[in-house]
Amino acid sequence: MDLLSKSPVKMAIIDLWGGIECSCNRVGEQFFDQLSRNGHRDRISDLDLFASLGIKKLRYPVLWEHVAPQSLDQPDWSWSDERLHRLQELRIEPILGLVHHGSGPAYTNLTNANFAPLLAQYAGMVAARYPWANYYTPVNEPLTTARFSGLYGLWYPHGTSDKEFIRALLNQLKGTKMAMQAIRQVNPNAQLIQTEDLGQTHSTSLLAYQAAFENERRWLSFDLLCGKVTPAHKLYKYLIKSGATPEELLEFEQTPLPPDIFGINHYITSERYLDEHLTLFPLHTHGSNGRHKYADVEAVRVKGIERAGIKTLLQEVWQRYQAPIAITEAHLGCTREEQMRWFMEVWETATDLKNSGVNCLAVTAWALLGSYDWNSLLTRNNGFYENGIFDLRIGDQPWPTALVPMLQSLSNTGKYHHDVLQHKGWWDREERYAYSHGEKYIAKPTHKPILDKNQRPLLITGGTGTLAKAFARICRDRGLSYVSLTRKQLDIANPASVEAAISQYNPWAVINTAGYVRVDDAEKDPEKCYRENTKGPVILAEVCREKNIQFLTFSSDLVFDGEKAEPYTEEDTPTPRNVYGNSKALAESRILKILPDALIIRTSAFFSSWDRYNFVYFALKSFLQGAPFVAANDVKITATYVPDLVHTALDLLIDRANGIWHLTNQGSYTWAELARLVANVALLKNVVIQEQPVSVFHLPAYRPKNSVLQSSRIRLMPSIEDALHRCIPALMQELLKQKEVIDQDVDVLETEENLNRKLSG
Ligand SMILES: NC(=O)C1=CN([C@@H]2O[C@H](COP(=O)(O)OP(=O)(O)OC[C@H]3O[C@@H](n4cnc5c(N)ncnc54)[C@H](OP(=O)(O)O)[C@@H]3O)[C@@H](O)[C@H]2O)C=CC1
Ligand SMILES: Cc1cn([C@H]2C[C@H](O)[C@@H](COP(=O)(O)OP(=O)(O)O[C@H]3O[C@@H](C)C(=O)[C@@H](O)[C@H]3O)O2)c(=O)[nH]c1=O
Repeated sequence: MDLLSKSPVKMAIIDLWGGIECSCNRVGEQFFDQLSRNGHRDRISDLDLFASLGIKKLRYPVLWEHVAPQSLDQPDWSWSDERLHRLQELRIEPILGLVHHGSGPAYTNLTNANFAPLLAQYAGMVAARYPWANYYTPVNEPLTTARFSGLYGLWYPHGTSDKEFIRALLNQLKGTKMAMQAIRQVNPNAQLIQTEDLGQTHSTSLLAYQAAFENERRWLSFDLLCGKVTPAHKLYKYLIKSGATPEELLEFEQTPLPPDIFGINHYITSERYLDEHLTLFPLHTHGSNGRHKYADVEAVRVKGIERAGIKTLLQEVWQRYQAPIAITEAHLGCTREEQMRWFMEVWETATDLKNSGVNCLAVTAWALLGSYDWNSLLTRNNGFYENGIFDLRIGDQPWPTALVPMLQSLSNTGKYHHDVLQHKGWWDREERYAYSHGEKYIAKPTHKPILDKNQRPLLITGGTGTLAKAFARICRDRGLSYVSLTRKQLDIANPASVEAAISQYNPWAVINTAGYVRVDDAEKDPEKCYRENTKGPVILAEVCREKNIQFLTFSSDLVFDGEKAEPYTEEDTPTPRNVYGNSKALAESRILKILPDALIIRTSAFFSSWDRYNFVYFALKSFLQGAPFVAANDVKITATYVPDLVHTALDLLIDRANGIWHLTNQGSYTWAELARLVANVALLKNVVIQEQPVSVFHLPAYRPKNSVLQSSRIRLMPSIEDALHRCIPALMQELLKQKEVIDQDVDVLETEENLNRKLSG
C-alpha cells in the first residue's frame, strides 16, 4: 500500500498568542488606565494563569506613561523587571507594547514634534534594559489612535481636523520607525509587529466616495511604513492637503521599515456602513464629513450588506503585502457561547488560510482579563466591564471562563469541540439586523425553538413554568439548542420518565427549573413538595452523574430562617423554618453528595415582564388601579430580574461552575421599600402603599425577617434598580393594554405617552 498517497495531509497548527487590554489613553488631564482597572498592575500571578493557556507569545505592556511619566531621566523599571523576568521563567515570549492608544506622558503628545524622538529614546532604553526581547509593537493601532485623538476629538490632544489627524498619525509612525531603529541598535534581530484595526466601509451609492476613501485610509499605517506612499498613492494628495510635507513622505518612501509581522485587530464592529437617510438611524449614529451628513453604523446590523469578514480581509492583507500576518486581537464582548464562537471562527479562518498558503502565524486571545468602558470609547469611568478569557467579576482571582479549556485545547491540538459551537454566532443570524440598506428595517422576531439533531441540546425541565419559559426564550436569543419538557413529557420525580427523556435527547446539560413553589400550600402538602423539590432533583442528579451530563438546579433564599442580621452568603449553613425551605435545603445537600460538579443556584423573589405572578407586577397593577397596595415592612429580601438570572446562570453553566452560588440582583429592600422603588422607577405619583408587618397577611408558612442573599463568589448581577428600569417599560405597556387597570387618579395620559418616552430614556 503506497503510504504517501494515503497519509492524510498534516494540517498546520497556528500559534496561540495572548494579550492584555492595556490601553492608557488621555482625556484632558485624566489618564484612563486599563491595567489599574483590571488589577493586573498588582497581580503578577496572572502570568501563571496566562501560561496555563499554552500561549507562545504574550502582547505585554511596558508603557512609556508607566515607566517614565515625569521624564525619561527618571525611569522606574521595577514593575516591568519583575514581570518580564517571570515571563522568561514561564517561557512566554513577550511582544513589548510601548504606547497603547496613548499620547505619551504629559511632556509630549501625538501632535508634538518631540513625540517621535522621545519615543525612540524610550524604546532604546527598553531594549537596553531587556536586550533579550525580540518582538515589539512600539505603538498599537496608530491609525485608530490618530482618528480618536486628531479627528473625532475624543482623546488628547482632542483634535477635530484632518490636519491634526494626519499629524498624529505621522508622528506615531515616525516614532515607530525611530523606535525600531533604536531597538535594533541593541538587538538587531528585534522584530516589528505592527498592529492596526482592520475593517471595511460599505455605503449607499451617494456615499461611495467616502467609503472608498476610508477603504484606502485603513491601509495608511502599513503603506507608510512599507514606503508605499509615493506621489502616485491614492491618498498622497489628501496627505499633503492635510499638512504632510513632501519631504517627510519622501523619507517614508525612501527609508521604509516594513513590519516583520502584520498585526490585524479585527472586531465585529470594524466593518462600517454609511447612509445619508438619517431618519432611519438613531441620533447617536449621525455624523458628517463636512460634505454630507450621514449615519455610521456597524455593517453587521444592516440587512442587504454583504460583509467582507475576517477571511477576505486577511487575504487582502496577504495580497497587498505578501508578509507574515498574525491576528493580534480576537475578542468579542458578549455571552459566553458567542465569545467562544467568535474566537473559533477567527481561529479556523486563520488555520484554513495558513493551510491554503497564506503565511498566517497566530491568533491572539485578546483582553485576557477583559476591558472597561470601551462602550464610552474610553472617555468615561462607568465601570462597564466586558469579560475576556478570564472574568474579573467572579471569585477573588480571575475566573477561568469556558474559553480557557477551549484555548488550552487549541494551543495543544488546534482543535476543540463544544456543543454550543455548533450554532452560528449572532453576527450570522437573522436577528442581528437593526437596519436595512436604503429602507426602514422591520424586525421579524423568530420564535421557533432551536433543536438541531446534530447538536446535543440543553434539556430544560418544568417547561410551563416562569423560569423554564425564560430559559427557552433566552436560549433562542443566544442560539443555544434546547428542548423544554413539561411535567407530562418529563416527570422529574419518576426515574423511568427521567431515563427516557435523557436517552431520547442526550443533552450536554440538564437545567432543572421544575419545582413546587407554592410556599404556603407546602405547609399542608409536604409530601408533594418534597417529591418535586427534593426527590425529583436528586433523581436528575443521579442520572446526570451516570451519564456524565452537567446539571443545574435552583434553590431559594427560604433555606434560611432570617435570624442573621447581615446578608446570607454561600458560606452560611441553611436553617430552613418552613417545608418549602427545608425541601430545598435537603435537595442541595443530597445533590452535592451525589454530584459535586452540580451547579446549584440559590435565588429569590422573581420579577420580569414575561409573567404576571410576581410582586412587581402586582404592585404596578395596584398603582395603576389607584388601589392601596399593602406591603410588608418587616421582611427584607433581594429581588431577582429573571432575564439577568438566566443569562448569568447560562454563562456559569457553560463555564462548568459547580457548588452553590447566590444569584440575585444587587440591593436589599423590605417588600414595602421595593414597592416604593417600583413606583419611583415607573414615575408614578399619588400611589398608596400601606406598610404593614407580614403578620397581617396571615401566611401559613413562616417567612424569614431577613432572607437577603449576597454572593461571596460573583459580582456581576446588576442592581435591582437598574433591572427595574429595564423591566418596567415593557410591564407598563403590558398593563396599560389592560384597560380595566387604568384609574384616572394616576394621570393616565401622563402615564402612557410621557412615561414610555421618559422610561425609554
Ligand atoms: N419564583 C420565585 O420567586 C423563585 C423560584 N425559585 C425556584 O426556581 C424554580 C422555578 O420557579 P418558577 O419558575 O417560579 O416556578 P413555576 O411554578 O412557575 O414553575 C415550576 C414548574 O415545575 C413544574 N413541575 C413541578 N413538579 C414537577 C415534576 N415533578 N416534574 C416536572 N415538572 C414539574 C410545574 O409544572 P406544573 O405546572 O404541571 O405543576 C411548573 O411548570 C423552582 O425550583 C423554584 O423553587 C427560587 C427562588 C425564587
Ligand atoms: C403579594 C404580596 C406579597 N407581599 C410580601 C409579603 C410576604 O413576605 C411575601 C409573600 O409573597 P409571595 O408568596 O409571593 O412570596 P414568597 O412565597 O415569600 O416568595 C417566595 O417564592 C418562593 C418560590 C421563593 O423561593 C422565594 O424566594 C420567594 O420569592 O410578599 C406583600 O408585602 N404585599 C403583597 O401584596
